[in-house]
Amino acid sequence: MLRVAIVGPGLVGSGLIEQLAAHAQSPRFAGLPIAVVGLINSKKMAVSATPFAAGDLGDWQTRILGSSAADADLAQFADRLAALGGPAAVVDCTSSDAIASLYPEWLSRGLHVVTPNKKAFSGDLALFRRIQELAGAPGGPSVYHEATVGAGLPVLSTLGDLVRTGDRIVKVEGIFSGTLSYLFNTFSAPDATQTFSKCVAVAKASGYTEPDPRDDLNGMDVARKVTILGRVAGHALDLATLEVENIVPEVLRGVASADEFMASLPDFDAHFAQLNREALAAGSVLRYVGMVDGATGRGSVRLARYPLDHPFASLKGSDNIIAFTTERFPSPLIVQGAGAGAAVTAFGIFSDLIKVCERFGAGAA
Ligand SMILES: NC(=O)C1=CN([C@@H]2O[C@H](COP(=O)(O)OP(=O)(O)OC[C@H]3O[C@@H](n4cnc5c(N)ncnc54)[C@H](OP(=O)(O)O)[C@@H]3O)[C@@H](O)[C@H]2O)C=CC1
Ligand SMILES: N[C@@H](CC=O)C(=O)O
Repeated sequence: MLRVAIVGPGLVGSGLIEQLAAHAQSPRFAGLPIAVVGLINSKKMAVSATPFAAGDLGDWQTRILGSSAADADLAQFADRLAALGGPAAVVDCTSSDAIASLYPEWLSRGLHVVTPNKKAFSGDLALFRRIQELAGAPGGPSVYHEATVGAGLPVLSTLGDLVRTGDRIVKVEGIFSGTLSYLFNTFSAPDATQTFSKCVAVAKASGYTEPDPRDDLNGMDVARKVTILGRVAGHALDLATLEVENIVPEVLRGVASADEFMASLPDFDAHFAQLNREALAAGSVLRYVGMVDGATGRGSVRLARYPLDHPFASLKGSDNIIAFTTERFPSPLIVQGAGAGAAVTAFGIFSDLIKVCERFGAGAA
């Protein structure tokens, strides 16, 4: 039995709880050796020696993290989880740097880590290397973070398999942001009618954006994904030295809150409409792309124009498209599909948890 403790039951974390609870109740999947035993948000926490019942998970806000739950304390949370004994995984569903910096400690205590949080894998290189070292020890705990790139799409597992089997990566290029994909697929099309700010509002309401949509529009979310891809391909990419095109209007970069930013964005609709008109006049559309050069290990993140017959131009909704050009795949291996949203991201995390179970043979309770 793999005991699972979820840090950050927000949009994605709640989606995961829902999927795990539905799974536990389904006779089709009887015997899945995964049980949720811990939950913590920024205010409250609970760790239980026996798995939370599916009914309690369905109303975790009141039944598990209600007013009688203990105050949140991450150190105690990890202590209590480790004290339960047996295989256990912490699932970090926050976007916190501070929580990402705790992974080495958790791994050192034998706790597996599964996460959609990009910070540990795209930030400080020393932290990334320490995590790989701890997770690489034979028989030791593992780290899975498939959902950090492409949400539930098999992007990192595909790249990892290509690298491990000795293929030579020439280039990984694509549209890696569900938010920016949705924005430009909707806003930059010959028959489009939506304003740019309206598209951003819909992307936010649909759960595609980061908690602050500026983290998508400033290119940093894509830059983090490019850094992760580069590192998984074996290069020491550094987020700080990546070329990143920030499309947040300069005067809105410093405004205090995401709400204030959203309220002011319509003032810049004319600017984005002009960029779009220029692209369309040249027979192309705007797309926000990331790229890792497999030979040099350099990456780039930019707003580019693509002709209407290019595969990137015909993308729909929040789909991501990732093209791996390698020695074996000179005509690229392409992964495409929904790249953001609670359900697909939770699926990516859930399938990583199943990999942990398979790898460590976590049998029935
Ligand atoms: N949305 C998507 O499509 C995708 C998201 N991701 C990643 O998934 C992660 C989660 O995103 P999302 O669900 O949208 O984020 P949310 O903002 O909805 O949820 C974040 C959660 O983290 C909790 N939290 C924040 N700080 C702490 C802390 N110090 N201790 C404990 N809990 C804390 C929050 O608690 P509280 O509610 O109490 O503040 C909240 O429950 C992010 O890293 C994101 O980049 C990855 C792929 C796709
Ligand atoms: N905000 C991100 C969420 C997933 O990583 C995106 O839009 O792709």
